[in-house]
Amino acid sequence: MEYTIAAKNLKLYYGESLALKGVSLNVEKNTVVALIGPSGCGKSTFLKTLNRMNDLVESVRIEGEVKLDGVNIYQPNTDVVELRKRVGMVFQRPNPFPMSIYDNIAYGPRIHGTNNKKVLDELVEKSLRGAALWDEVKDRLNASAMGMSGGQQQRLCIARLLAVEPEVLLMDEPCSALDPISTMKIEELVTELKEKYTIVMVTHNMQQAARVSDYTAFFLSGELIEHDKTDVIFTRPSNQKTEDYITGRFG
Ligand SMILES: Nc1ncnc2c1ncn2[C@@H]1O[C@H](COP(=O)(O)OP(=O)(O)OP(=O)(O)O)[C@@H](O)[C@H]1O
Repeated sequence: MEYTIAAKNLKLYYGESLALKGVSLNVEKNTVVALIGPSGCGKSTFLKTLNRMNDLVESVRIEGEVKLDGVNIYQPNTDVVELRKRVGMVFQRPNPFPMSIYDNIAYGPRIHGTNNKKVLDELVEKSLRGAALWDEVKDRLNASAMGMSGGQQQRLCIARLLAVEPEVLLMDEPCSALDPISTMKIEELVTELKEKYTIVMVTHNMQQAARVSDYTAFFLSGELIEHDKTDVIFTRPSNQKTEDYITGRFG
């Protein structure tokens, strides 16, 4: 089977410090994988290796490989802009651009060369529908995105990714700044989005991992300790460390 993402023996150094100690993880197409583990174990670092966001950090050195649809994204001729279009990312705090709702969504397509108004209008609607936001904002597309609620802003950030037609969505604790209702909406959205996209999500919330993910990967001190179907991880993990973590014995 060819996986959408296949990380193999991935090591990442921040200067002298080894933050990922040879992580191998395969992700199937149209699944949601949750990355769990205590603070500082390397979840965000690993997530960011999947679209080379760590390239932006000075002192980072990476060994091993990450294949996207069978092609190593760390090979020298990789077009990183194109990669980040295929593998989009949302962050803990929603970060809409200080412009209108419409322009937030149209921004990416415009950069990638789409300027036709009709095409953009369609893309904006499709992306907002895809992020379950259209009905809430369709009458105020020209209003500033900064006036939206936090939960709406996070869905706008997801819509912004969808507008450039990605394959993979990376989410770094996307609900950590949101109230329970907005969190539930994002969780429902994630479940809908996996029909079309492959999703890797960092979460500190184990109930959330259990609710939305198909697979769960447990990280500890830069190592991937265990990766399995989510119900297996939460009911009968094979590794004692996983069991200790999910039962709250540490972390
Ligand atoms: N830019 C950086 N420069 C140096 N060290 C870093 C940098 N970013 C992360 N680290 C270190 O790498 C290790 C892994 O951090 P990372 O943020 O990936 O963990 P995490 O599991 O996502 O944590 P959290 O759940 O708290 O977000 C930590 O020891 C952290 O201090």
